Amino acid sequence: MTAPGIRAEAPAEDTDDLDVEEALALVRDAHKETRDDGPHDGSTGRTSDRAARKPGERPAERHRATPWPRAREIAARAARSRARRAPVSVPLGEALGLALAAPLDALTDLPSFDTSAMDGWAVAGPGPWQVREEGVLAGHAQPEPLTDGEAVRIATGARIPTDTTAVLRTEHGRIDAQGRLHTTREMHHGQDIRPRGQECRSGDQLLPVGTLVTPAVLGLAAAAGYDTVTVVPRPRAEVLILGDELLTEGLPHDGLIRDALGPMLPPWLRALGADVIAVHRIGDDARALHKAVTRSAADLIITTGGTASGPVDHVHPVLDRVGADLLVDGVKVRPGHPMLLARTKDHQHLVGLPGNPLAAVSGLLTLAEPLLRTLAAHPAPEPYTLPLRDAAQGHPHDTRLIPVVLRGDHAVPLHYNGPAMLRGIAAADALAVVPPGGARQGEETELLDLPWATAGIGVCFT
Ligand SMILES: Nc1nc2c(c(=O)[nH]1)N[C@H]1C(S)=C(S)[C@@H](COP(=O)(O)OP(=O)(O)OC[C@H]3O[C@@H](n4cnc5c(N)ncnc54)[C@H](O)[C@@H]3O)O[C@H]1N2
Ligand code: MOO
Repeated sequence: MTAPGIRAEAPAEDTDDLDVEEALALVRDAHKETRDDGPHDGSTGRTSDRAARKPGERPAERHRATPWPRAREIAARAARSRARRAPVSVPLGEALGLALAAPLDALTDLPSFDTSAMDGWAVAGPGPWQVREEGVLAGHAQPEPLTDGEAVRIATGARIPTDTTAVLRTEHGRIDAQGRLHTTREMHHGQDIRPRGQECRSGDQLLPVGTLVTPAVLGLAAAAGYDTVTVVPRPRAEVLILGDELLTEGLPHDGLIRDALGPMLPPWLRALGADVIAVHRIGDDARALHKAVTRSAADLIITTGGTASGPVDHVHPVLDRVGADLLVDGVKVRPGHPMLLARTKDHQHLVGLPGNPLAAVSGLLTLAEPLLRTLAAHPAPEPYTLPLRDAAQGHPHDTRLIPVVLRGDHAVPLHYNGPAMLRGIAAADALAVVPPGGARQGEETELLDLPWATAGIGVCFT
């Protein structure tokens, strides 16, 4: 089963080993297209053009940048197959938000015995009935069989005595002066009896592989006899915060600023399905960054800052040094165009988020979200559009992501959407995907929902 509004994607058992290679092929194809089609199409600065450069030299931005939709595809595909961890069996209490890696087959009939659907009397044959002294409650042993003309008080969920023909609801029965039970309504055979196996028989498939474990799935699994379920484990993410200028408390002073990404990224990554195993502050120290990257056991390393071409932008040189494959090196999106995606090891990827905070959000949703979604075997959200209430200025060649609030059936673009600003996104419900050239007032525009707008704050961030 797939929740409404989402599209089923790669099932958890998908072990097609070609997927990562496919991603690399895509990148190579994109590179070819760039040469053929001029500067506005996708490409990355992978080893082939790395060889043609002098050490430390970087290819021109326009030639490297991947179009935004393609960058998301590459990120989603890069995480398939070999990058995904083996399924694990976890207690029900730890399974919320994970994808089933094995089908949920009923371990029992449901209901597991014939049961009363109402409080009232179990009756046998036509009335009036003699009522037995002792009633039947839920959880009790099998009651004595009834004989024709006999009734017994019964509670909802209690076992039905053998030879019961119907259950008469309390509000539809009347006891006469002689203590006999009469019905005040017409009755039919089998009414208000839930027969054993009405919902499922033992062995029936209740939910397929890939189903997201929701609170309702936990309830069903428990009802069907499960103590543990087999799931795709949460991908492990490690966050490396770069920058000597960052303070972790107090007011900005003397050119130092507060680190906005340290508090923002871990809960956001959790909302995207990751287990955040560590947050390290690296400063602007290339050696420390190299050490942190080579030592990391995470499935996904997220770095912040240091992606551009400043004197202390160490991400590219460190990736070069560890022999990483750059799958995406710059994206044609504003803000956030210096974002990157690399495969650092067979089972490990690195997403380099630009340091400007809204640019980092853009990188998170463009590269980290599809990657984590695929690692966790979660379905892709169904794309949807709404008309924009106001025109949105676009970039001449790149996609723009603009914070919006959803009002009625319109998306309203917010101000304070500059790359270094969080004031817009902090008030937003979604990001509007504004195509190159901009969007007119009333134009249907793709939206990316923000996790707090769709799932509620308590559910998804902890
Ligand atoms: N010559 C060029 N310069 C820049 C380019 C470019 O293409 N050529 N791109 C600009 C864009 S766009 C962005 S975005 C940034 C990306 O820069 P980096 O990823 O190298 O990030 P930093 O230089 O380290 O920081 C940029 C900016 O963000 C602030 N910052 C960094 N980390 C945090 C944090 N954790 N919390 C709050 N603010 C943070 C940092 O102080 C800088 O102000 O490069 C442009 N330059
Ligand atoms: O693209 Mo930068 O990402 O404008 O801040």
